[in-house]
Amino acid sequence: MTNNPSQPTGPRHPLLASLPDATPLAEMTSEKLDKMAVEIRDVLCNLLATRTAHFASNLGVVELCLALHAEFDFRRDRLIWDTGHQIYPHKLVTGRYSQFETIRTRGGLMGYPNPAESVYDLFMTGHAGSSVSTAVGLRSGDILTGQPDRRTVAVIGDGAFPSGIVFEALNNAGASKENLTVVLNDNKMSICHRTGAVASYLDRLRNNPFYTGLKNEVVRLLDHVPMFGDPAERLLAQMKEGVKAGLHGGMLFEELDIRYIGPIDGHNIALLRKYMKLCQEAEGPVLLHVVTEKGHGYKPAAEDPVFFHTPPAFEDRGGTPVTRGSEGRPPYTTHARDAIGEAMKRDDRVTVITAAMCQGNKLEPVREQFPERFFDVGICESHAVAFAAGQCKTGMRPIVDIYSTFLQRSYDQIFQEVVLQDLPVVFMMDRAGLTGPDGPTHHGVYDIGYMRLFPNLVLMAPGYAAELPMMLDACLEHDHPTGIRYPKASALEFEHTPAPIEMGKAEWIREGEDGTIVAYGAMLEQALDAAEQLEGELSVGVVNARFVKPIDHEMVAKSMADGRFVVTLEEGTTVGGFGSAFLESAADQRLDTRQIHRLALPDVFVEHGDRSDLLADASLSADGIASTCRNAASNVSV
Ligand SMILES: Cc1ncc(C[n+]2csc(CCOP(=O)(O)OP(=O)(O)O)c2C)c(N)n1
Ligand SMILES: CC(=O)[C@@H](O)[C@H](O)COP(=O)(O)O
Ligand SMILES: [Mg+2]
Repeated sequence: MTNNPSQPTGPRHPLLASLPDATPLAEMTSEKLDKMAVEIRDVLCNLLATRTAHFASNLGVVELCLALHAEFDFRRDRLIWDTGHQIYPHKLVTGRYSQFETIRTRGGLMGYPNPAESVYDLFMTGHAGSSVSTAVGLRSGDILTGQPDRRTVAVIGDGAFPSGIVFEALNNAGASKENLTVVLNDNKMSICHRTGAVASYLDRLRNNPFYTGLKNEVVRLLDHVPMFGDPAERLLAQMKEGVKAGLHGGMLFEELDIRYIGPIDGHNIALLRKYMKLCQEAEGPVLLHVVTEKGHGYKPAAEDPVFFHTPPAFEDRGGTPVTRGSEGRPPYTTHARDAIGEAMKRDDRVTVITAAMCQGNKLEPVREQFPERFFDVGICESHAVAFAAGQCKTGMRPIVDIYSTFLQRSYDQIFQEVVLQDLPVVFMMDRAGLTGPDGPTHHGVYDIGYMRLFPNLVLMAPGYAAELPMMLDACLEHDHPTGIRYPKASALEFEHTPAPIEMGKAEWIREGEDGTIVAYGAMLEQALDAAEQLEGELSVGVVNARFVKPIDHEMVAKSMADGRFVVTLEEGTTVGGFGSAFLESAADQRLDTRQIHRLALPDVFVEHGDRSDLLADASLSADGIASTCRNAASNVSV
């Protein structure tokens, strides 16, 4: 299989092209579905020649997806793909083949399930772990509304499976005794290698004789062990029951009244179909353990599923993937990672905690260098934060390195375990801003609002690369909770001597007579460009706000002095964000808030697309800022 974007996709995929939706799959033989699997993988490889997208996870679920759609009718039955990053084969067989080349581009298909696209997609998701809960809820609702014939399936990966919410859902499902199929897609991988005790448990299940084919042999041997007799025989009998239960595997689930089936080969469509039927016949909740290979069908991806989770666009040259070199300034993530590494080198109280995002946060070198102070707790953000609080209480200085959008999962732990205790946990909020093609599930645009509510917490954002390590050092010296936000973007590097970080103090970059642009975080780059663009027309100052909590009240007053207009900038929602904090400060100081113009993301869910296009839509480009300044200047002078 190669990926050559110049070839038209249509004629190459006759089976996919002929599908109006998934209904014809029910009538197809497993051999025909095997042929469709080849087409699907070809489409996936073609896509990756053009853009970054989720790849290895999708390659791994092709057969599972086809078997599910062949045995269920998900126009009525309910299907939830946990997280949703492995939704591509599902999109291809549910009437979206002809639009597929638009995926993850502006106005095109989303890279995640989207109910606006298809009746086959029930929830717009992108965060891991909720599928079993929503499935239990769907089942309950279908019964309450008199539709018990609608069957419900949740497909969840082994990476997402250890999330606390999954066990909350299983707790509920086992007690409810309602019919439900949970397919555990076990490919031994999260984005990185999976971690934790559940991972080890799944490893043991894979070694189960049922899967290795030895089961019948062992059961036959056990049947020759006597059940009754003297105490020694009784002990033996107890062991026999234990061993037999172990043979079935899945005792963890069986004890919760959830029938465990598997593990079975997740790349064998005929076998999968057989087990899907079995699940449909079962009474009560069933967990079907399916073993797949992440990256299946494209050797380089199967060999390196971490890189191929979301690889950059690549061209396949005779089985060798060749990516285009990405040159340019390093992203904030790299600076953050380096700063974390330096801090850990200097101070052995410093630890770093990730909730399964080691690769995204580029933490691999830190993991190698400080294995005993690096903690990947799995996709368990609320645990990550409470765990950090616990470490902190002992005198350690944990850094929670986390995507802004995923931090939302731990809101109550931020409140109760960290800020209420006034513990000096450092939150490094990566992807704080627009995440581009991932879209609304992943844009980290709420953290300013949801974090600045809390007392004790100091919140900051670097405007340029050199500032990030300075900020981290300041956080680690501060004996209270702190947070630093930065976007998925290359960090500004410019000729400038940074002012020392002083808690709650902004940095003035340039003075201006007519107005002031006050940028919170990475928007400083656009602010400087806009001010330069306006030179000769308007004299505009630029402030690097640095802090939203506490906001620099003196800076607020100074930026508005003598009737200057102010334009505030932030890569976050307009509701409750930096501009709001600025307005509050100005109002509290009885300043004329009519001078203030806020540029922020609108109060809608921003779609997926290129970050710079999406920013421009909100006037958060140099052009947009400059024209806002012109309008502001004309208002001020009226
Ligand atoms: C709450 C949350 N945290 C982190 C992520 C980032 N993330 C996306 S996919 C993934 C790995 C999921 O592993 P698994 O469920 O096994 O699926 P696989 O990629 O192996 O198919 C992670 C950590 C997320 N989407 N949601
Ligand atoms: C599905 C998911 O949540 C991740 O795979 C995410 O898309 C990664 O985002 P980055 O590519 O920004 O690391
Ligand atoms: Mg997995």
